[in-house]
Amino acid sequence: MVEKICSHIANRNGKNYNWKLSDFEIGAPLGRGKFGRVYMAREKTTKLIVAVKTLFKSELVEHHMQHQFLREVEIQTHLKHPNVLSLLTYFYDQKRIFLVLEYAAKGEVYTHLRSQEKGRFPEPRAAKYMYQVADALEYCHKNNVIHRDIKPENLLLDYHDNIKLADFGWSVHAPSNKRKTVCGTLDYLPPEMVQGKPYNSYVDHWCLGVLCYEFLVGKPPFETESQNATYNKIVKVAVVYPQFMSTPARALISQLLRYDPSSRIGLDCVKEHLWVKKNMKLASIANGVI
Ligand SMILES: Nc1ncnc2c1ncn2[C@@H]1O[C@H](COP(=O)(O)OP(=O)(O)OP(=O)(O)O)[C@@H](O)[C@H]1O
Repeated sequence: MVEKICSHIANRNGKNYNWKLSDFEIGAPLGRGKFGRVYMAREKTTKLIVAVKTLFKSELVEHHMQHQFLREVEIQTHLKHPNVLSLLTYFYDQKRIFLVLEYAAKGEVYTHLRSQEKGRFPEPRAAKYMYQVADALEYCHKNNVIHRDIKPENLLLDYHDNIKLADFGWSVHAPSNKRKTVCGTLDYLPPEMVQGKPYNSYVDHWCLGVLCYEFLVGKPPFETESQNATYNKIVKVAVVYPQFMSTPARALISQLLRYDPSSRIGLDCVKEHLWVKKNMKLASIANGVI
């Protein structure tokens, strides 16, 4: 399905087809972000479902977001991976910009996590997501893109419960130079970023550790009432593992949450990690149940 719509759109893009709103039937709203609304839509020729995000040019300009937005579009257009949300095409009229995105039927991982009875995922489900996020990030890093804003709100799920990494609003092309900008949610920020030091793609490895912890515990490891206290916990890497978390899961998280960026384990090692492999198997056995 996705391949069909991708190739149809890519084919027209290749022919410099000028997409317009009337090429789509616009359906139910899917959500609302800071700058736009997202609707379910159907491409009229193929009848396939996509998501259309509409943004007002004036709002982007008013908030000085046009450069960040263009970067997001530029980055996402070039990334093609099964666990990265595809930006299929875009077009605009006088007032609005329309992004045509791959449709993620099950919405945000965040919503699923919060709706769990205990507020956390069983280990097989967490491991499956960890594998897919690690795979998506490995691909991004190979293409010199650092995501910098990994969190459950930015992970969408398709109909088959597969991760679609979204929201490249904070991501950067990182050809060689290390950058020094603080952004993202404090809970997920690595020590080098909260301390305003230069950083590299290993920031995403740290976020993956925070993500795994939040999947398994229901809240991020450095969460506190105050920003100051969170800062202190982050720079001390003060992680408390609850009793119910298995030893191999702790091992994986502690290998990602390292103060020294270069001592965080590689994304290939995350995918090959014993805990991930064992639980991926369990997840596939329970396919459709979890
Ligand atoms: N491709 C998609 N498929 C299905 N639902 C989507 C898709 N893209 C976005 N949504 C839904 O629409 C909501 C708004 O998305 P949007 O990207 O505008 O904002 P956001 O990323 O949540 O917030 P922000 O504007 O702060 O980055 C999302 O929370 C999600 O639930």
